[in-house]
Amino acid sequence: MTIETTETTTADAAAGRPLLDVRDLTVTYASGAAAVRGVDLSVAAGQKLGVAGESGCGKSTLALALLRLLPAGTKVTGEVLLDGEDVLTMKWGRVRAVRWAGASVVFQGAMHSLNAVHRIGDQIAEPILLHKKATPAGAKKKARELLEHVGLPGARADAYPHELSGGQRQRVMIAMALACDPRLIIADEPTTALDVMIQAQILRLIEQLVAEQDLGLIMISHDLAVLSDTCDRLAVMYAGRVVEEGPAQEVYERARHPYGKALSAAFPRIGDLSSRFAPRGLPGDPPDPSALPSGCTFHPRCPEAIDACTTDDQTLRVAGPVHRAACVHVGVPEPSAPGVEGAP
Ligand SMILES: Nc1ncnc2c1ncn2[C@@H]1O[C@H](COP(=O)(O)OP(=O)(O)OP(=O)(O)O)[C@@H](O)[C@H]1O
Repeated sequence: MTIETTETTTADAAAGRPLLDVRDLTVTYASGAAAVRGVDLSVAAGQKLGVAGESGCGKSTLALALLRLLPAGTKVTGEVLLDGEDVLTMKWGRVRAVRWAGASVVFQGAMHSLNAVHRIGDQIAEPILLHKKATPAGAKKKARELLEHVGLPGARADAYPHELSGGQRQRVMIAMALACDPRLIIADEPTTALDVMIQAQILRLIEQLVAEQDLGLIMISHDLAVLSDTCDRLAVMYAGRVVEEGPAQEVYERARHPYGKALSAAFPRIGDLSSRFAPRGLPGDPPDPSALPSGCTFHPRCPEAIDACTTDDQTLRVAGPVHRAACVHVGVPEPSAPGVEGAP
């Protein structure tokens, strides 16, 4: 099951392909933890895909797998087609080029990602020197321009990370991610450590940059409310699988998978004071990815579980025109899905 794209660049449209096309991605750590299992998704230029799920459901592993940033010994199968090229099989030299110029990552916690002993201008200039073959003066100039582009004075290039606030550091991370003009940005919990006001500013900045530069965006968060406010589409992950996907507002407001419903109820509605004070938690924890339950991996925690859930294959089923959910209670299986004929 692929998350449909709505927009493509001229080149992509001509080639009939999205910017990023992930097919059947499976990641198993050396420990045996099956952290990502059979994930399909796609992102077009100008499209913002949110990936939601509680801690441990495989979101960061998915992000790291897209750019082959996982530890040695991790088994990764499937395809990660970036502009039609499979990142998983390309040579390392090409992977290094793709990491900044094709797609770049904004990680959570900028203080840990920035080098404390180097000026931020030099840190932004580094990938430009490396990948753009710029002169040191040219790279420095571009670093200042990038800082201004993300709303910081160019003169802050001379500052060290500890001289900036958390929000300013996150802006630096975004400037750095943009340094080599990537086409796709992967933002892993980009606002988690920030207060609500600064979080909103950073989200608006990301939205503005995506629109201006026609970038593709994958934004990862546990917070469905934030994702639904920022993204066009949402994919909800549980125990390494996408269990629900569709238009962002629809998934947030009318989730069909019991896990999607629980995640949605766990966060207050933006602008809705009635639910603001009554978010509902979900009892229990996600399963250990080394010892997953049979059938639907959510069934041990699911308030709607029936006997069939212990053997269900978690096929995504039609929950709306462009909305899918992997639950036996939802609609009919995708006609193209293997082994689903005659399923409920
Ligand atoms: N290097 C690793 N070796 C073995 N298992 C790992 C490794 N990194 C993550 N895992 C396991 O893989 C599963 C998915 O972890 P991951 O960090 O991708 O989840 P997540 O949804 O991003 O969580 P969080 O929001 O807390 O970062 C977890 O069970 C985790 O313990």
